Amino acid sequence: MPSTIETIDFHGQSALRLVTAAGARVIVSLHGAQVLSWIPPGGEERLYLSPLARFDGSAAIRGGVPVCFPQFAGLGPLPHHGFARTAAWSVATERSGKDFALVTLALSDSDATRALWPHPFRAELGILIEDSRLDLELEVENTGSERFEFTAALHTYLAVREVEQSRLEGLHGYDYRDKVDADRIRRDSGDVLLIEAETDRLYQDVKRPLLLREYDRSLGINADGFPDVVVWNPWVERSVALPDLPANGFRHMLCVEAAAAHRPVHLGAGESWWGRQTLVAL
Ligand SMILES: O=P(O)(O)OC[C@H]1O[C@@H](O)[C@H](O)[C@@H](O)[C@@H]1O
Repeated sequence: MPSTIETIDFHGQSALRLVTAAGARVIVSLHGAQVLSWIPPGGEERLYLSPLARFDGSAAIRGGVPVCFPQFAGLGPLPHHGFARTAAWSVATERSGKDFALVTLALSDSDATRALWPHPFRAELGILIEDSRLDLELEVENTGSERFEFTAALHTYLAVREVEQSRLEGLHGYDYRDKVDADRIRRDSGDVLLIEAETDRLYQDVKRPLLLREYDRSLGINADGFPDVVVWNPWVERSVALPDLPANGFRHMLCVEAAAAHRPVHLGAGESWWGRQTLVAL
């Protein structure tokens, strides 16, 4: 059976479903260019999508891989995490072969984006599945005549069986800004990161691939172009403040985000930048 790409309705949103001959699957919504499901061959969902996520277009969808652009979190005057995650993207390319399926979604400036951020741009998100691997590549081009700067992230919600039993390896020795401790800069000194309380950290200039281990499965996480890693889990109290996350939702998710946030990316007229996050199911 060949790999396929088809348009589907997903909770009322127009989406694409990619399926490879080996049985890997992805669903990506055109609202926000948001990957909402990734199932590698073997049949286990690896992304967390909140059962209370809102799909009416009024807000970002809680889960999957929101695209944060042109602002990460509250690092500027724009809406939290920018406007890309709530914008309508369009399909730029679709390609599939025996072993892979690839789509590219695109977003350009419009009256609505220029009202918030007065810069001409074109952003593309490439989504590629091949074997047990998912590659997400964000490219941003400055199509105007003046320099601009931005911050960005692929805000990946990983599905975990029990977050307390998960171990994230690879961050040892890196500095991070700790949002749950008044933005203090700390150095990670443990061999593994265990999630045992609210966690909201921006690790800077991470050079190593990461490994998320659970009892019976692991996930390799790599980034190119994105220098930073954000690790976020809202834990018990913060979850209550999020109407689109169930009370026990925090237990089944861990955000490990590829980010360019510590230092903004600067783009001159005609220049472009790209960053990629790769997940490998092990
Ligand atoms: O609720 P939002 O806007 O999707 O943001 C979720 C979280 O996103 C993370 O990336 C931030 O580090 C957190 O501070 C934030 O709470």
